[in-house]
Amino acid sequence: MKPGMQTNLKVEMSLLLLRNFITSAQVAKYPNFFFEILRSRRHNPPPVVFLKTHKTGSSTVQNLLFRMGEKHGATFAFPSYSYQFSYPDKFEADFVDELPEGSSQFDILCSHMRLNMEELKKVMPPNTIYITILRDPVQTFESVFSYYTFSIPAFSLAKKAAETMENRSALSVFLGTPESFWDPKSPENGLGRNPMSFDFGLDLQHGNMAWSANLTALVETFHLIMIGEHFDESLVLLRALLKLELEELAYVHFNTRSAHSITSLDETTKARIRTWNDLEMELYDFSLKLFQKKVEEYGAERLNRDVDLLRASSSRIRQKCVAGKNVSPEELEESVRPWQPDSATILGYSVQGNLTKEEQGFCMRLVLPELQYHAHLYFKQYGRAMRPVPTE
Ligand SMILES: Nc1ncnc2c1ncn2[C@@H]1O[C@H](COP(=O)(O)OS(=O)(=O)O)[C@@H](OP(=O)(O)O)[C@H]1O
Repeated sequence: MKPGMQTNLKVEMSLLLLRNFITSAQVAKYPNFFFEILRSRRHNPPPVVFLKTHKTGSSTVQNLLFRMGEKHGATFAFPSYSYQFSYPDKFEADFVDELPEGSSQFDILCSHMRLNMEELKKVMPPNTIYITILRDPVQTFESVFSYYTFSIPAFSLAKKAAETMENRSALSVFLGTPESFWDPKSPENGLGRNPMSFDFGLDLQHGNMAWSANLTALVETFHLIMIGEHFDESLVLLRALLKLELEELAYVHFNTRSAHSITSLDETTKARIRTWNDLEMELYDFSLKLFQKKVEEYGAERLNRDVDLLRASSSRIRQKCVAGKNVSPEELEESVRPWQPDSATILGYSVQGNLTKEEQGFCMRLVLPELQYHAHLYFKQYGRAMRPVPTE
């Protein structure tokens, strides 16, 4: 689990904050050449909330928003403590750090939270654009299980049980009898079932008759729900919404796992994941239909053309910036090494060596993992390091 989610990670968190403070100084020494050019050409995008759902490709979108915000001198609504808004508690306006001196409003909020739309609206201006991303629930759940095996109690129990059995993965043991590992009252189990719906703040009680109505109303309050399986198409729609330049959509895939951390899924396992995450299927299917409607409105042919342009531009920028493919953490400097859970290996990127200092500023930000970039922007905005979650 990422730091900040659980109190027993607080010591680790303090060390990490210290390290990221150093990272921040490293990043700050590179001027942001491309950003300066673009800044002079462009008007500011509207305020944005990005509901950062877990294991959906959300860090890739967040990195893009971080770069966009930094370029435009946006004011970020950051959590008062750590990288997340008191997750897994439902979002409250009080979780947001103070408005920095000289700012009249918050422009971007994109740190992990459990959604509470009413409270969010207290923090953000009325013309805010609300976006999020969803991914196929089967792939999402497999990724959540792998990343959070040791921090979601229901998954850890299944892992322990699997150690006593031959040739059984923890995932298959869990899915065999999920209810036997599952305590619905434990908030730490929140992401262990219907994780995207949990992030949406939906009431996950089965038999809750208001589920569909709540879901429909909530989904329709978003200006765009991106779809992981149509990532580039989603970015084109995002570009139209936020009036972004093509170059601003360049990205690398964040938080990809090494091959040995991925469990391949047979049809029985996929069916079991769908059954366990049944509410999630409804959320995804409904959102996918809305997405397809937006594609039609945009024009399918026009979208395909723009996706081609985006891919060409993104690939050109990646070639310029990134040294080869994504690699395992031991090959990376600390400043660009992603957070590693105990249960999976998360890959990352190094920046090319033959760049000018200005280009390095741009390229470094393109590959900067969530925790490092979050700490850097926080430091830039407040002139102090991020605070760890207080101990009771
Ligand atoms: N552009 C793009 N398109 C499709 N998929 C992508 C993309 N970027 C990241 N990913 C995959 O998303 C998974 C990581 O999701 P998150 O960044 O949301 O994780 S986290 O909750 O912030 O830890 C992780 O999936 P898994 O490898 O299955 O775990 C990434 O590989």
